Amino acid sequence: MSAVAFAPRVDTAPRSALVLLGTGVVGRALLTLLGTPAAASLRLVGAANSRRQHVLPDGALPGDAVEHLARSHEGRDNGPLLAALDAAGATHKIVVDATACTIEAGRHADWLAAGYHVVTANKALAGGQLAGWRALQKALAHGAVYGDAATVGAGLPVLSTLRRLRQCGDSLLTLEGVFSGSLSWLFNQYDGSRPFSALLRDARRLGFTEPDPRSDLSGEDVARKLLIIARHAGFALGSDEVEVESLVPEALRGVDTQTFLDRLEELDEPLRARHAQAKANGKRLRYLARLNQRGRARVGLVEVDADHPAARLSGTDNQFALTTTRYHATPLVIQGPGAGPEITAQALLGDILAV
Ligand SMILES: NC(=O)C1=CN([C@@H]2O[C@H](COP(=O)(O)OP(=O)(O)OC[C@H]3O[C@@H](n4cnc5c(N)ncnc54)[C@H](OP(=O)(O)O)[C@@H]3O)[C@@H](O)[C@H]2O)C=CC1
Ligand SMILES: N[C@@H](CC=O)C(=O)O
Repeated sequence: MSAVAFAPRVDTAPRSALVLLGTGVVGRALLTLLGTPAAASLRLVGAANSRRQHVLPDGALPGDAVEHLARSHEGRDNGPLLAALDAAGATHKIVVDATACTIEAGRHADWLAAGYHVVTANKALAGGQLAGWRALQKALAHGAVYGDAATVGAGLPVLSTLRRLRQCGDSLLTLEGVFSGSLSWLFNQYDGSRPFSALLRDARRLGFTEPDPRSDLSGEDVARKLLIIARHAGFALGSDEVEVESLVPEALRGVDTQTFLDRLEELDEPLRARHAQAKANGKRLRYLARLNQRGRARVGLVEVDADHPAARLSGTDNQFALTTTRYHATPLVIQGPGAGPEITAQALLGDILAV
């Protein structure tokens, strides 16, 4: 692993002050990037996980935040973190959400309305209930910035491209592709030789899955990304308007996360059978998302031909094929790695610096 160059300490008022919610795989990767020269204009003033938080002393290094947090006795309350942002004297105050928590996502609109910028990897607001999306749009009228690049394609330039096309008067007609890094990785690898559950354990260890991998396997995470893109494109789709195929067996849907992880082998037989059927048909399995021109949305497992664009992906590749009024003969395709702590953290850092 290469050495990380730490940014020089900044003793004057920083251009941007940040608090970080979530110190899991993405949050920790961001803390590493905050210690590099690219982040020299930023000051981290506080950090939190689900159980505790800590307002960092002046001059604390981002890389030490997890240790400060581990020693902290402060329970969770966003008040002191926001107060630390106010006290930093920075030009910009930024809340970074690297959790998957629906409750924190539900606060984004209030923070924006109060003048805090929000940079998020958490998709639960923009990709959740339509009312939440509408509250977000209303809050954005106050002028604060919502950095959302990490919510789709782990930072691939999907939302920025869509905004640019719309600014030019172009409109999205249809959307199709592979929107999950973990499901892409799983089905790119799965050939029946290793149990699906073993591959899933690897995907989790590599930081590709959601905190509860059922969010990926149920299609919920893919549906959220589809909703985020569709809503950016002007389709006012409710979360109940996406047809979702879940790969989680009925018996594993209601159990707690640890029980699910203990019983992963129950995924193996149904997926082995689906794979064998696809193979007998000369096809490959891919988990696809589709939105048609009438706004009909579906995410699910599809048998595709070997020459289908999704059959030629590798690793955690995502693929977004956008057909628009001006890209209509062939779609505009955005493709590349779509999960992983480092690229997701970089998407967050890019949005922070863009503020
Ligand atoms: N992994 C990836 O490749 C990508 C992830 N994302 C998104 O990034 C987010 C984080 O994912 P990831 O890092 O993998 O998940 P992890 O499970 O590794 O980390 C989640 C972190 O959030 C913390 N947390 C949960 N609730 C709260 C809360 N209310 N306040 C403060 N912290 C809280 C957890 O605390 P504790 O440690 O106490 O459990 C944990 O530190 C998710 O929304 C995910 O969808 C987006 C793109 C790609
Ligand atoms: N769990 C997600 C991570 C990125 O959003 C995925 O697999 O795509």
